[in-house]
Amino acid sequence: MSGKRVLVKVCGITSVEQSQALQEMGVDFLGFIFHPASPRFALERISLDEIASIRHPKKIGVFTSHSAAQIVEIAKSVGLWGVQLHGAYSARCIGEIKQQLPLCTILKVLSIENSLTENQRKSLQDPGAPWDMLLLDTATPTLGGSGQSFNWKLLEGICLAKPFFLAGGVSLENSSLAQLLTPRPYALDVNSRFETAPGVKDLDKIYSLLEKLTHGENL
Ligand SMILES: O=C(O)c1ccccc1NCC(=O)[C@H](O)[C@H](O)COP(=O)(O)O
Repeated sequence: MSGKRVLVKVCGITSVEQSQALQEMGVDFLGFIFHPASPRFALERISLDEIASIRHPKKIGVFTSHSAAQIVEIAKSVGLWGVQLHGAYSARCIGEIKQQLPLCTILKVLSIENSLTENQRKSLQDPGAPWDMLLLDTATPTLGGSGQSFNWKLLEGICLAKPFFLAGGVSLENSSLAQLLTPRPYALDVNSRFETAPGVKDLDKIYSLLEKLTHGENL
């Protein structure tokens, strides 16, 4: 295979230098985690001003328990392209965010266990849902960054209403399979499988991923 690859989000970035290197490599989305309990909590290592200084056009903020007002404030101050919402964000809260950030892409996270719940099935197939895209991740007590994949076969035969990011244990080894899934992911979200330590990305490995997704296995 050679040509257009699936889009790639690198999540859990904690440095300006790594952001710049990833941008130069052609990474499509940069993820900054605003969950204080995460070992990749962005504000532990860089400031809002520094995140604002990163010129990448598609920065995504990851939120777990902030209010709509706090999310809007952070999104405006650092210039987020998207907000990724983990946990129980209501349709009303998402509506509030959308009203104040009409140009911002809202990604609703579905945390998937061993099977899909009835609500998750509905969310996957609902064209009228208030979010713009879904991010499908593995359910874990830490809410994300587990390095574990859910059973991707659960998605087979479901007609998804909106584009989705595939997250959870995406690695160099399973990435070719991931980009060819049906339904096809809009983007792959990579994180702990491409790190030398939490929040420190393995740039060589991410470069290999982009090469592999673009040119296939036979490099
Ligand atoms: O990565 C974290 O530490 C994290 C903590 C709390 C909420 C979300 C978090 N990450 C969000 C992501 O989008 C991750 O990229 C996603 O969970 C996949 O991570 P991994 O399984 O390590 O590839």
